[in-house]
Amino acid sequence: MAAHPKQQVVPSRAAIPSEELIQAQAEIWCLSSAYVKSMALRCAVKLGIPDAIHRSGGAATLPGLLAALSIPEARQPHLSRLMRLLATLGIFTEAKEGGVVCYRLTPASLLLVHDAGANGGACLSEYVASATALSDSLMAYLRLDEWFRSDVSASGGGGSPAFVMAYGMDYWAAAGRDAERSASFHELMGSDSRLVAQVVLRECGGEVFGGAAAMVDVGGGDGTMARAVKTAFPHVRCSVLELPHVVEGVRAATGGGGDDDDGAVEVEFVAGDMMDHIPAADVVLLKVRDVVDLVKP
Ligand SMILES: C[S@@+](CC[C@H](N)C(=O)[O-])C[C@H]1O[C@@H](n2cnc3c(N)ncnc32)[C@H](O)[C@@H]1O
Repeated sequence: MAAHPKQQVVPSRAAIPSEELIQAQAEIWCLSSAYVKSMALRCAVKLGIPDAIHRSGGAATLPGLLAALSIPEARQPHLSRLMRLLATLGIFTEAKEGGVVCYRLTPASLLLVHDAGANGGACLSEYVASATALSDSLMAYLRLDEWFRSDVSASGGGGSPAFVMAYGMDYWAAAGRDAERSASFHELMGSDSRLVAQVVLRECGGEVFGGAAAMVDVGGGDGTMARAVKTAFPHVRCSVLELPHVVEGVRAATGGGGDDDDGAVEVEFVAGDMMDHIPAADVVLLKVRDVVDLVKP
């Protein structure tokens, strides 16, 4: 005989202590307004706050920031609110030093500084400030519920599901039809790759690449990772497997075979689909955000 499911007790608000109810209300407000955090970060980048703090030696007071950013008087009282929010998010630190509030960079905001000497060229500001990346995500995620209600096969196959729902094609197909979108995406990913390359080479460079003769970066974008590996380990033959439109874009930008424009760092570009073929190599690198999305059902 089938067991009866346990009788469910429907939770009632009346049974929840007032303190918990108010806490729950705050959590809902925080979650539904969470975009304020990313907009505040974007605003700080667009105002140039990380660069301004960096230029003033890694620490700045509020009057110092107001002067450096040329904020009009009418808006000045609001900057401290923005800075306080970002300090609570760990983007800056806020502390009284010698009786005045002082803001300092954290490891997170150091990655938003444009000075290559400060962060080895791994500046993520363009990604944070990119209107295209923002509107692509917004357009897609605003309709996530619709995607759940829809038949995925009817809405276009692989790729980020929410993007497919909004645009009727996956991101890579959209990028293939729009050279500007594709170039801007790869520029943004390139800055991210500069950071990841530093960490990968520092943490496991010799162990992985020291004894390797060939490496292929699968879905390797504009070749930033491959070039970093080649620079650190010149004996490794480095290639990048990418979709044909990406390889075409790189070739057009470099005016040739896709190798570095000064010819010093030679990286071979192979046009193809990773689902069909991956060139043989001792090391296969896969730095993609959404491996699951890449794999077609
Ligand atoms: C998130 S991006 C990462 C790019 C690069 N690895 C980086 O981190 O800067 C994913 C890359 O995979 C490529 N890609 C997507 N589907 C692919 C496929 N089927 N075959 C080869 N490359 C693909 C895209 O063109 C894109 O450049």
